[in-house]
Parts: sequence; C-alpha cells; structure tokens
Amino acid sequence: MRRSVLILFCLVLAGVAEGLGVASLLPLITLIGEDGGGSKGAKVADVLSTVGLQPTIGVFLAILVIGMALKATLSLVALHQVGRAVADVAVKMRLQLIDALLAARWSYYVRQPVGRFSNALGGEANQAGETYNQAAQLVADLIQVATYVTIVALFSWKLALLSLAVGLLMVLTLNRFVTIAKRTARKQNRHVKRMIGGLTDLLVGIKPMKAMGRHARFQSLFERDAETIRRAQRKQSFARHANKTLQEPILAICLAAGIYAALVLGSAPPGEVLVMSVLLVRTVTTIGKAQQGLQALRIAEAGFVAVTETIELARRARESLHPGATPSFERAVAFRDVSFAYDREPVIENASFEVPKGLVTTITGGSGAGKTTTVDLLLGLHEPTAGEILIDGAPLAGLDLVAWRRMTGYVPQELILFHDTLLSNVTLGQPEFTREDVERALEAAGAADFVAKLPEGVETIVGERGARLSGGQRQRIAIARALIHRPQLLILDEATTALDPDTEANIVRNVMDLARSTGLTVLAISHQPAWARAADHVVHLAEGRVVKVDSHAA
Ligand SMILES: Nc1ncnc2c1ncn2[C@@H]1O[C@H](COP(=O)(O)OP(=O)(O)OP(=O)(O)O)[C@@H](O)[C@H]1O
Repeated sequence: MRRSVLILFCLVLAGVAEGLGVASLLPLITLIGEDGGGSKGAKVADVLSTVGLQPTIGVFLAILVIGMALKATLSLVALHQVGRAVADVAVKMRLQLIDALLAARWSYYVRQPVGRFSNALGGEANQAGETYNQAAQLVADLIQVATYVTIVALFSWKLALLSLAVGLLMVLTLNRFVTIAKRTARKQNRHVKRMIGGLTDLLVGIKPMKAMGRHARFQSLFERDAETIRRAQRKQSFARHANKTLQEPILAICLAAGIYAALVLGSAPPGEVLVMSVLLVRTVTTIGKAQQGLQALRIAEAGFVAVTETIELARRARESLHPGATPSFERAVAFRDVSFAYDREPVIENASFEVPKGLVTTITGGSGAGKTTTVDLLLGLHEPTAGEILIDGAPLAGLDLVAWRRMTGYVPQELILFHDTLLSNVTLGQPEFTREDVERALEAAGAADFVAKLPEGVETIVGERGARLSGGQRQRIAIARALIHRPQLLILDEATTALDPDTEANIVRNVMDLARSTGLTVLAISHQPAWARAADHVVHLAEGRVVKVDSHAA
C-alpha cells in the first residue's frame, strides 16, 4: 500500500515536471504561429514572470530540459518500485495459493485436476504480477493525458475540449479491440489450464497408456485445445495491433477535418492552426497510448483473475482445524454408530467397532465396502454425518485434530514417493530427524537390508514416484516414513495388497514383530487374508456396515 502511494506520488510529480517542461515550449511554438498564437503563448510567459523568471528563450529551454530530466528521474524511481511490486505481487499470490492449497480439506484435492495448480503457480502468477505493472503504466498514461489536457487548456480551452472529444471518439471506436483482447486472453488462459491439467493427469498415468499403445489418441485431445489457444492468440494479437494502428487514421481524419474547417471554412491564421494541430495530435496520441495501456492491462488481468479465483476456491475449501483438547491414546479408538455419505447415498452406516491400544486390528471387506472411508473418518479427513469417533472416550470432533494426526503413521493404498533421495522420502524433508532416526525407521520397516545394498544407501535417488525401486521396496520406505516420528497408531491402508504373497507375508511379520515389541497399535485395512490371519481383531465391513467382529486376542 505504502509503495503504491509512493509510486502514485512519483508519477504525479513526473507528470507535473513534464507539464512544466512542455508548457515552457508553448511561448516558443507560438512564435511559429506569429499571427495570434503569440498572445496565448504569452500567458505562459506571464505565469513565469509572476514566479520571478525572465521569459527568455534560454529560460524556456532550461525549464524544458530540467522538467524532462526531473520527469525521467521520477519515472525511473516509480518504475523501479513498480518492478519490485510486480515481483512481490507474483510471489505473494504464489504463497497465498500454496497456503490455501495446503490448508484445504482432503475432499477438495480429490475434485481438482492438479495441473490447474501448476499453471496458477507458474504462468498465471507471473501474469498477475504483470497486471500491477500494466495498472501502474495506465496510471502514468492517464496522468500524462491530464498534463497535456491542462497545458492545452492553458493555450485554449476550446482546443482542450476538442482534443478530449477526438480522444473519446477514438477510444469508443476502438474499445471493441480492448474487449476482444480481454476475452481472448481469458479464453487462452482457460484452455492452457485445461491442457496442463490434462497433460499432468496423463503423465501421472502414462505407463499403461504406453504399454497398451494408446497414448497417441490423447494427442488429438490436446490438439483441440492447442487449436483454440492458437485462434485466441491470433485474435488477441490482431486486436492489439488494430488498436494501435487504427488510432493514427482516426486521428488523421479528425485532424484533416479540423484543419479544413479552420483554414478553408473558418479562414483561421495558418500559424495558429499549425500550433493547435501540434497540440491536438500530442494530446490525442497520449489518450491513444492510455487506451493501449488499458488493453495490455485487460490481457494481463486474465492471469490475475484466474489465480485469484483458484486461491478463493481453495480458501473456501479450508479445513476447519479448530483448537481442541490434546488427545490421549491409552485405551482405544472407537467408532460409535458412525454414518457417512459423500453425496446422498450412505457409504458408512451405523458402524460401531474398537481399535484397542497395543493390538493389531484389521478392517476387511470387499471392494467398495467403505474401508478407506473408515480410515479417512478416523483421521478426521471427513466428518461423520452421524455418530461419533472417540479417542479414549473423547469425541474426535472436540480434539486437536493436527495433534491427533501427528500421533498416527499412515501408509496409503496408492503411495507416492518423491523424486528425491531415499533419506528425504523417509524424513519428508523435516530437518529434526537425524540419520539415526532414519536408520531406526528403516530397520523397523524391514527396509534396512535392501537399503544397505544400494551403492548410495539412503542417498539413492528413488526416481519419479519411486520408479527405481520395486513395489515391495517402495512400500517399506513408505512404512519407514510412517514410523520415523514414533507414532502411537500405525494405519496401513491396503499397503501390501499389490505385493506378492511372500513379500506381503514378510511385511506383515515385520509389522507384527514391531507391534509386539514396542506396543505400537496397528490398524491394517486389507481384503487379503494375510492381515486378517495375523490380527488380534478383525472388523468385517460389507456395504458400509460392520457385519462381524472377530477377536483372536489372547
Ligand atoms: N471422494 C469420493 N466421492 C464420492 N464417492 C466416493 C469417494 N471415495 C469413495 N467413494 C465411494 O465410497 C464407497 C466406499 O469407498 P472406499 O474407498 O471407502 O471403499 P474400500 O472398501 O476402501 O474399497 P477398495 O477395497 O476397493 O479400495 C465406494 O462406493 C466409492 O465409490
């Protein structure tokens, strides 16, 4: 805000300096219009003499040079500040977007194409910064218009009105090119966003497409977007050039009509007509420049609008992480008559079961039975539509949710490793974890042996989404990641389903040993028999209902 005021202040002063400089030219140019113009230029000389300056040619020229130098200096200060503001605006919007995204509810991500965010963080945020630049340029142009109109009014108020009228005529005639530029910029942004969103999705799932030779088909989908972008870009470019180049003939027509009327019909003195023509052209050209500035602003604004909308949508999906009591987990987690629906159809209905502390519980059931949803509810990623989830008897809704999540280790069904070192994948970049912590977690997850055999050990880069590791190795790394912060409850959501029975049995044995030796509570979601056989408790789900609970606990 303070910077904007400083910029405005500098621009206004620059306008005044330019005005003074140009005004000092008036007496000079009126000399050219020896017949009649001299008296009007003399007004400026009068003004100068009232402030103690001799109206000599030397003084006029000195004022012109000083005025222009001052204008240049002040403009430079303003533009330097504008440059800083442009970078600040882009960075601020990026940070706001990241902040809003990270604070959003889980259900929000599920409904968004991720590419949308990459685009907002990249091109659109830059465009948003550029909006500030164009807005400042427009303000500078408008100040210049005001300066010229004032100077012309000093010379002749009728000429000032005429300049404004011609300028307005030009603005109204060419305004549709500004509208076209704005429309095409928004269209272009929309399709670029769609293209990036689609491509990101495609690249995430490229392996099966390649494997089945079906990737080429997608080319045509992107071609359609690319074609729309091409057309929008061409139209926008035409609108920009048309706005610029058509200003001259409009001005020429008005000027020719004016000169004809003044010289032939009105028999005005040619000198005065010449001076008036010079002033009119200068003023109207400045108005034209302001209109081009408005057009550039409209184009850049498309990015600003797009990022603002994305931030707004993410903010509306903000997760309500109300402060609450610190959870204690000494006895059990319990679902009491919990129901939940994503849309209208209930996915979980009156579910009641317990996950006792220190034991291994498995939730089993067919595909779509609601197992993942149950875990999501337990982690507070969704809120039950009815019933309660209790941690040691305390309703989860009244607890500090982040503190509760920090007490859990979570290994999802579709785990993603980052394209980074094995170490960073386990610590998730959190510097408080030492190498000993990493080694302990790898050991506990049964990953220490294979990591030790890698030439670069924990410094091995795992490749895009962990592609340089086998499925079982990736899963062990994900378990190590879930164990490094010594959670009290380890949740494995189909974490071993994709593995061969031997690897799965190995991981099950490992986790069971860990649970027995450390008292870690484990909740394993699986429709495979391996976990059901090993667990102390088995909760059977079918169509969102708990149909049976088996207890093998000693
Ligand atoms: N984000 C969502 N929006 C709408 N419906 C959803 C969403 N996620 C899951 N569902 C629906 O909820 C039901 C339960 O899904 P859930 O993923 O919990 O089942 P699951 O038992 O884990 O299945 P699987 O073993 O196949 O992973 C399914 O009918 C599914 O279509």
